[in-house]
Amino acid sequence: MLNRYRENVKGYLEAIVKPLAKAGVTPNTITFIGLLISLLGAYLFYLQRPRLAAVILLIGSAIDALDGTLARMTGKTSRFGAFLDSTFDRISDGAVLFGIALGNLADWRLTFLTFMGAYLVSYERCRAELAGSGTLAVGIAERAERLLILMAFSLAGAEYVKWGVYIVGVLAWITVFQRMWAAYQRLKE
Ligand SMILES: CC(C)CCC[C@@H](C)CCC[C@@H](C)CCC[C@@H](C)CCOC[C@@H](COP(=O)(O)OP(=O)(O)OC[C@H]1O[C@@H](n2ccc(N)nc2=O)[C@H](O)[C@@H]1O)OCC[C@H](C)CCC[C@H](C)CCC[C@H](C)CCCC(C)C
Ligand SMILES: O=P([O-])([O-])O[C@@H]1[C@@H](O)[C@H](O)[C@@H](O)[C@H](O)[C@@H]1O
Ligand SMILES: [Mg+2]
Ligand SMILES: [Mg+2]
Repeated sequence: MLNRYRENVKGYLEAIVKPLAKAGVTPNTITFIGLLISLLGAYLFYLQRPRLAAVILLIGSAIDALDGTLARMTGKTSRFGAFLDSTFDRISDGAVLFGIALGNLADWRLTFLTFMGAYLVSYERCRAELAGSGTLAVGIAERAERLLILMAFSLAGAEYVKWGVYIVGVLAWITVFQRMWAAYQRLKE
């Protein structure tokens, strides 16, 4: 859903990446830096610092928007870069939930179910697109929505993080079935 606002932030993102492009920074370098920052956010959840974690995670997520912007602006988009971007998103998503569980900010069993739902949403899109569905960026809890909900509840304080995890879990599983239906509609023989 939020991806429809991509155009609205494009100008801001391009203004940020312009000096990076001039400095010759590569998109993959930005992708790697974004992952490192997101992993720092995950570690801050483990340390039970959810407010700081949310801010760091927002910066890491914003940087996830910068790598593709830089790639497109400089004509340096690549198949491996696309692979790296998506793969690092999974590592970041898993690390954040792992940090939350290890930091006892939410029940680890319910956090695992949220983890499963989030990964399934992304896997379904990848597998359906491989099968020829066309872009399957559908559902109420794509990655941007999941991250923003988690950040919002984390900013509210440690005792609210679990509600963010559980709400993201429910919405992610709804998205799992939305994407399953969309894939069926598009792929049925
Ligand atoms: C350094 C920072 C401090 C700069 C800050 C800038 C911000 C102020 C600007 C706005 C922030 C916003 C964009 C980030 C928030 C969104 C985030 C929570 C959700 C994650 O969004 C992901 C992001 C990028 O998605 P992708 O990685 O899939 O897309 P791209 O990277 O663009 O393209 C991939 C594509 O590129 C090629 N490629 C990539 C890498 C590489 N190495 N090589 C390559 O070739 C290849 O082709 C790949 O396939 O999505 C961005 C759009 C987003 C969905 C828009 C959301 C708008 C939202 C309403 C903004 C609200 C944010 C607000 C500040 C929230 C505050 C409150 C909160 C804390 C509760
Ligand atoms: O929204 P979602 O499908 O859960 O997750 C998305 C992946 O499916 C996609 O491969 C990737 O490029 C996006 O950055 C995002 O990670
Ligand atoms: Mg990106
Ligand atoms: Mg990404």
